[in-house]
Parts: sequence; structure tokens; C-alpha cells
Amino acid sequence: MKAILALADGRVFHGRAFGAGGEITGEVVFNTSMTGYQEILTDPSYCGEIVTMTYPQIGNYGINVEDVESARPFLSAFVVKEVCEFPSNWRSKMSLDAYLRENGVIGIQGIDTRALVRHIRDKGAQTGIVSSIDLDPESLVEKARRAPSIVGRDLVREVTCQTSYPWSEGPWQLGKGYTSPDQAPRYKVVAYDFGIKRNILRKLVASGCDVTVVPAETPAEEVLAMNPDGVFLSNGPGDPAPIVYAQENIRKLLGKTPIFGICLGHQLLSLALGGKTYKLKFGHRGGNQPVLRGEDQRVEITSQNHGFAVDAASIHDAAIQTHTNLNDNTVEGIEHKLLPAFSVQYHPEASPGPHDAAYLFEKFTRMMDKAKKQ
Ligand SMILES: NC(=O)CC[C@H](N)C(=O)O
Repeated sequence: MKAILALADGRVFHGRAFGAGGEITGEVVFNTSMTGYQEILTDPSYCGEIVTMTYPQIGNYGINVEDVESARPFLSAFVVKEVCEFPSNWRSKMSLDAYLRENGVIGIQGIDTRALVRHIRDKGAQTGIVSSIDLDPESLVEKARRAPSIVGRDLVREVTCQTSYPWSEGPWQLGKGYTSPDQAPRYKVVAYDFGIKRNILRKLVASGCDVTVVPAETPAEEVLAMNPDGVFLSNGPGDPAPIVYAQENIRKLLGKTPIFGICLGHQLLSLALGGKTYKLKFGHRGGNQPVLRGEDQRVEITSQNHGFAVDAASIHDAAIQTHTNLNDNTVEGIEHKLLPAFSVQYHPEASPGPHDAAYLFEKFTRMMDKAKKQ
């Protein structure tokens, strides 16, 4: 079945539908990870986005029930050069095509993804449409132009949990699956769910945390009443600027409890400190983004997925810039000058990606130890 991907600036790509058929708009972005498509599909931060994989063949190791970052896929559509029809892996339970069909996600393959990515790099990430229903390029470009931009929209409300819940599952181990630590937890952590990835929760558990996940709009007073040793601010989709309720809650939590933020959590902490965010030309999405750690000038290879960034000059009064992206010098991490609060733009939990930055979970627990003693 034919399908078309059309961009708001008029560029059109012809391909074939896979997964579920249909029509959907979203911000067209690309991810350069060679593996980890299952984690990418289920990362709620991709809500509202049409994700293109630059690796030419996707689906080789199928879909298993374990490598998911949330309960279902959240992205708008999935764009690939070629879908592997005969996956081979001992953990695989179904093909990528069947998985997308089952979850109602529109896929398009046969796209010249190199040309698409070069176009996005030159012209910038923008709104697009994928359709297997309407095959008229002109009409699709018009629909893409009329579709809502990702800027200024609150997508967190679409992905956050409705009620709070405890989390006790730890990281996956070969032969054992997901495990729970033998030792009793030492820290009580409340994690704001702005679209949280499960591997962050697993890493917190592995670091000795007893985690309670709360909805994005939970008031700071309610969180403090739970007597946490620390508060975690999760990753999540879209533009951080309109998520004003979260910024207000973070402001109330600052100085009352140690705070650790990842990705959207980092952007929200920065905004709460009086900083500014802006949309990057085409974002960072992949598993090999080089980041410089200012403290000791070491380079970490990191997993990333973001389209917005914190303006460096805007946070210098309140915080120090701890990490910098070596590709484009953008802010990758900050730490409050006086209070126990820090955050990173990248993903130390990886999933998918390298584990160079896993030390940040220990940094959080050390911060909680210090606060407990005071
Ligand atoms: N992974 C994330 O938390 C992404 C943050 C934000 N939605 C951005 O695109 O910049």
C-alpha cells in the first residue's frame, strides 16, 4: 500500500505503508541510534513527533515484551528506509510491522531517509504529515502547513499518569529478567511523571531508592507532605515553556528537598530558576552525542532525545553550566549554585545508548545523604 510523507515546506517523499494505515501530523525529526527502536517507540518524549530512523534497516531483532519504556508507543508515526520482515532474536515475540499494527501506529518505509535527514538538517525540523489515505501531495503539504506546531503546546498532559503509583522494579539481567534489589531502599524519592521512561525508575531503584511516581500536576505541598528524601523531574514531550504549573511547583520545592532532573525535567528546572528555553534547529536524537563534563574535562558519550534547549546565558545567575554538547556547544547540564538541585539534558539511563553517565544517579543519592545529615 502506498503512503506519502509531506513536509510543511513542500518537500514530499513517496513510500509504502507498514504498521497501521491512516493519516497523522507531527514534528518530523530523526534519530541516529543503530539499535533501540523499541525503546524509542515507547519513550513518551516522542509524543507529537514523526520519528525517522537513520539506520537503514529497522526491525531486525523483532519486538519483545521487556524492552519497553512505557505501556505503549507514543510517537505519531515511524519512518524507515526498510523494515525487516524476518526478525531473528531469541527474545522476539513479534515483528515490528505487527507491533505497530497492533498499537495503531502509522509506519512508512521505502523513504530515502538520507535525503530526508539532510533536508531537515538544512531547513530545520518542521511539521509534517504521513498518510496512506490521501495520496495527493498538494493536499498533504497544505494539511502539514495547517497542523499545529509543537511550540507552545502542553503535551505532558497527554502522557502523564492519572494517579500516583509505587515503582520497585530494578534493571534487567541476563537469565533473570527484571530484578528487584536484595537490599532495602535507603531513600524515599518522589518522581514527577512528565512522560517518564521506565529505565530511569529502574536506575533509581538500583541506586537504593523507594520510588513513588506522581502525576505532572501534583502540587508541591502534596509532594512535600510525602516527606521525600529527594524529588526527581522526568523527561517528557514537547515544549517546556508552556508547562507553567510544573515550573511553579519546582520553585516551591527548591531548597526544601534535593532535586534531580533529566531532559524535560532539566528544562523545567532551568525555567524555574529564571532561565529561558528555545527550539533547536533539528535537535539531538541518538546514542552517540559527545558531552564535555566541565568539572574534570572528561567526555561522556551520551544518549539524547530533545528538540528544545536551555539558553546558556539565561541560567548563569542561579546555576553553573556543568555539561556542554561538543557538537554545537549547547547546555547539557546545570547545577544550582547554592541549593541541592542539578539536571542534565541528556539521558544517563540510556535505554537505548551508552552508560557513561550512569554516575549521575549516585550523585543524586550522595546529595540526599548530605541533606539527610543536615
Ligand atoms: N526527552 C525529553 O525529555 C525531551 C524534552 C523536550 N520535549 C525536548 O524535545 O526538548
